[in-house]
Amino acid sequence: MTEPPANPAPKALAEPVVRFDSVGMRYGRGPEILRDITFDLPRGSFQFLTGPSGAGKTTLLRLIYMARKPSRGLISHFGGDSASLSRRELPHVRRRIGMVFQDFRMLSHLNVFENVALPLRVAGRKRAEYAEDVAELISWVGLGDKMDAQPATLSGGEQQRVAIARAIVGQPELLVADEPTGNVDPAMGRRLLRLFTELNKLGTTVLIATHDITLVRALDVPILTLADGRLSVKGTRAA
Ligand SMILES: Nc1ncnc2c1ncn2[C@@H]1O[C@H](COP(=O)(O)OP(=O)(O)OP(=O)(O)O)[C@@H](O)[C@H]1O
Repeated sequence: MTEPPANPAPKALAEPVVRFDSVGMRYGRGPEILRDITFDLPRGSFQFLTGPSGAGKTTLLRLIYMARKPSRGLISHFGGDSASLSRRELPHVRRRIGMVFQDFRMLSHLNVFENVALPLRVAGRKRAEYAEDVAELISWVGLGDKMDAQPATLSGGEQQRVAIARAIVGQPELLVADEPTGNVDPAMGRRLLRLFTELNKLGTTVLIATHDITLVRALDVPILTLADGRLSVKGTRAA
């Protein structure tokens, strides 16, 4: 009889955070945007997603965030088949994912502090517990003097940083970001990348869709590339 491994990996740690199995996606009766996409996001990994404009990067991220359902194939999140999630279960699974949308999705009636703190409030945390950490994070992304500002008064780059802070404030298991440095200057881009790598060191799995080649070259991590509806993986920037 074969001996079991001395330290078997707990199932929850061994299974990928997200798994795509032969996934296809089309909008309505339109052409298939994604074709036979099969890949894993291993727990704790950091990967970039690149590809020409219109290749389907945002579509892929929407599927990961469960904002859309695939036209075919299977997607699992945290080891469970996503198609079988009930309407009640879906928000619970989504709360484990921090999402930075390309269009930011600020809540216009809340100020910067309240937008960033929202995931913690929704999770039932008390303001007194998180106020200091939230303020520190907002300062870290360079918006210390805008805590009370309404989203409509912010520039695109400032809104983007609020969206990033909101996505990471609860240390999600998975961070998915769509062009997170698209509206900021190079120095702020590097600062945000540091934020993502620090979060990754704390255990968050990170996937960043970007056109920013400087960003991609800054780290030696796998690069997923979408083209003609198909996904390919390059080992690292050196590959
Ligand atoms: N809601 C929608 N309904 C119909 N077609 C859509 C919808 N959203 C995206 N598409 C189409 O799907 C294709 C892929 O779009 P997607 O936004 O995923 O690409 P992308 O790689 O993120 O592009 P970009 O780099 O320009 O942001 C495009 O041809 C787009 O027109």
